[in-house]
Amino acid sequence: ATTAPPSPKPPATTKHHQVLILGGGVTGVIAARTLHERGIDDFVIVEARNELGGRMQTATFANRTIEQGPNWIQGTQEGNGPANPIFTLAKKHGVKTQFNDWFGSVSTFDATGAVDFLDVFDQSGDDFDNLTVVAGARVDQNLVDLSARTGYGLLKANAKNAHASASEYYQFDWEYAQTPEQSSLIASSWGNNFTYDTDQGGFSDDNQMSIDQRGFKTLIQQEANEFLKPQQMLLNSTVKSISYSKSGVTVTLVNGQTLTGDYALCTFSLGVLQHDDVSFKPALPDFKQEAIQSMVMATYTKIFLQFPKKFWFDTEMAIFADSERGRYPVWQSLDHKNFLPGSGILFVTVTGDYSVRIEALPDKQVKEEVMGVVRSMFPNVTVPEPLDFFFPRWHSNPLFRGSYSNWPPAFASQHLDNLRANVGRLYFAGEATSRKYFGFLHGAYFEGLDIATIMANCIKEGSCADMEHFANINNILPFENN
Ligand SMILES: Cc1cc2nc3c(=O)[nH]c(=O)nc-3n(C[C@H](O)[C@H](O)[C@H](O)COP(=O)(O)OP(=O)(O)OC[C@H]3O[C@@H](n4cnc5c(N)ncnc54)[C@H](O)[C@@H]3O)c2cc1C
Repeated sequence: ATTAPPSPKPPATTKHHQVLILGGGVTGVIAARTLHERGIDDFVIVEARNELGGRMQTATFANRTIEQGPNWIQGTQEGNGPANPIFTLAKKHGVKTQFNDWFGSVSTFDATGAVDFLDVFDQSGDDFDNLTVVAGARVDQNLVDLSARTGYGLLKANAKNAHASASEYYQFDWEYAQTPEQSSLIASSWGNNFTYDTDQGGFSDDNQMSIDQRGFKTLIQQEANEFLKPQQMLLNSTVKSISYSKSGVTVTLVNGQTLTGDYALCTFSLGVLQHDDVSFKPALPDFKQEAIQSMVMATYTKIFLQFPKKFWFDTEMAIFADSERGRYPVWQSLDHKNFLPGSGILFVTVTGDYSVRIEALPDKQVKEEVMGVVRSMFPNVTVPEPLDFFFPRWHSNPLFRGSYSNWPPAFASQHLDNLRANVGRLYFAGEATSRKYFGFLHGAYFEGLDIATIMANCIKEGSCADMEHFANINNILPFENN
């Protein structure tokens, strides 16, 4: 018998850098800029896709550029108050945005067609505000977190019919991409206030929608163009494994190439970390794994329809109240004088478990369901078949595994510290590690800035203490231990 000679391994090329930045979304780009500003230029951004921007992704639909991912600058700036840094970047790079009147330009529908329940909708806005007050009082009194549903219950504000449920959904799930049952009362309220409430350090209560036909991503790609050199960027490069220690980090790509770094910053989404799409050697410590598996990667899905011409509502937004909560509830007209007039584009958003449900269905079935809803919203219109139909599948995408993080009731403050903490020379940052702004673009921005600053202080000044973490998180017990 003959034995085949050992097959020659592909030539292993190893490149060394001071810092490896893993992922080229907002976090990675802002981290790179921060290092550059501190005089550290021996870094490389390793990114699986063929462009920077991460979740800031466009598609061409109905001959227009539409946003598959983030679309809004949430909270802008009031007077000389603090500015959302995404707003600042949008202005700097001339990204075209438009105020989107989420609460003042809304039509309401149910299965019988157009029905005015704006009074119920307004009440749901007051209920949400009251929820944040209840949450703030709990913080002041050092009381445990609860679910947002419990908060609504304590306020006697639980929705009692389809109109109220759809209105509550619009106030809550449409933002957090999960239900009040699944969400922390305190973190949801804080998340809202730190962004939107100027009394709490927030930016403003405005939402500016990008309608720039170069794409919303232009703001981060142009920013990168200002300082990033071609050799500092490795696109089309998917990371397979990360080995880390107290002396350095080695990264192996799926093509077999290895990269070494004195330090590395992992900015992959929480979903990617949860899903073991990338392996860590040694396995991440228990405190880190518990934190990763305890925060939630939620999903938010925009479903786009193109029609020959507009036949729908003249407001910017519409709510559809189905008997099933969360079934095709939030509608937006892009064929509107403020957005993309003449485009024939209407889109509907679903979130959370409903997003996961439709991702598992063929497009055709989802389209039929959505068209059933459109026809029930407009019983007196002969609704034509859409010319085109599209929705992205964020939950199944191995580079994201969802849309953005949401803070569940069982996630403690120390879990956030643990999610954020370094392990040896490997650091972590992303929207999910932001205590104040998780889920948002500006959360990604601030984390890129803050963690890269910690790394730069370590590299430049030798101040390299481990970030705070908790080996065990105790005393949030359902049972007394006696
Ligand atoms: C549908 C949707 C709607 C949203 N709406 C808004 C909004 O309106 N306003 C708002 O402020 N925020 C919104 N967000 C959230 C916002 O997009 C995120 O907070 C932000 O983009 C996260 O940036 P990041 O750099 O932390 O992560 P990412 O953008 O996920 O960057 C991580 C990068 O790592 C890469 N990567 C992953 N795995 C690997 C691998 N194995 N090897 C190499 N590279 C890898 C990815 O390709 C990605 O480029 C939305 C997100 C989605 C998906």
